[in-house]
Amino acid sequence: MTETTIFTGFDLAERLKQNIKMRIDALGRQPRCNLFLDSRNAGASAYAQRLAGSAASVGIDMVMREYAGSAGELRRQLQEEADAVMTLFPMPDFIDRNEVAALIGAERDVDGQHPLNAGKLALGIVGYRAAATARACVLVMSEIMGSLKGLRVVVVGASPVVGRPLALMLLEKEATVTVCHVATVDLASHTREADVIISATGVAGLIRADHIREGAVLLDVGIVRTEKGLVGDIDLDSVQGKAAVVTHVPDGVGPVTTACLLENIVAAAEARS
Ligand SMILES: Nc1nc(=O)c2c([nH]1)NC[C@@H]1CN(c3ccc(C(=O)N[C@@H](CCC(=O)O)C(=O)O)cc3)C=[N+]21
Repeated sequence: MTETTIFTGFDLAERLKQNIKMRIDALGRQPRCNLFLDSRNAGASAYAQRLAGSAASVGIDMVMREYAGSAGELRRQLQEEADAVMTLFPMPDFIDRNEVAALIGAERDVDGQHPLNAGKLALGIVGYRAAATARACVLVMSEIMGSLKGLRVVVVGASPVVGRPLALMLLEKEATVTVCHVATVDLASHTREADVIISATGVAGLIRADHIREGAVLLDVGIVRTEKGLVGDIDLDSVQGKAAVVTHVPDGVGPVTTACLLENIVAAAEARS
């Protein structure tokens, strides 16, 4: 039996926000980010609400917009003046996400979705703008465990905003990384070997006690809206007493993700002034 610590991210997020405020003071003007979303999606609207609130608290002008209904109109929206442009998944299917990234440009990209930023991350070249959610996972892991060197980490999910960039960032930290995804055969045989499991699939309760080894650290980056409210990928009740640490949904990695995105917005504004 292991005593399980439930991790919440407010302290870490608050420290990041203090630093963001100082950088905005030094910048001497209000950074602006245009945020586009499909508010019918639960994950996207939860994130956008949090982003709007925390942006206001540090002095970032966050302009929230629904995606336009046609490609022509969306192209025009994406080119409106701003330091940063954030386009939340899911995106409308009438436009290609590579075209969206190209219209935004690497300098205004704050979620690591431009091929130049993604490519620099893949090659280990410094100075890239990386996906906020993936960055938040690395910060939370470092906060909990210190060095990640040599740790066996299993990432569940291979999305462009979490799984893929995260796997590359963990390699940079010298972890041994396994990426599992929808076609993985016998998920538990992989996750049971892990010191750390990060799950980002959006399948509620996917990870249970029989998926983990005693004393594992679990990061939950899933967001599912159920009749009981927002829940994550990890079945908290099941892993209690076996995991060493598990992040809570909501209020675990989420607040840190928001702070990381604000940090990326400030970096985009700094690079421009
Ligand atoms: N380009 C892009 N990048 C993303 O990173 C991205 C995306 N598209 N599309 C949507 C998903 C979803 N996502 C969330 C991030 C934080 C919270 C978050 O902060 N949640 C709060 C709870 C919010 C609430 O209670 O309403 C928490 O966990 O504490 C939620 C969802 C990022 N996504």
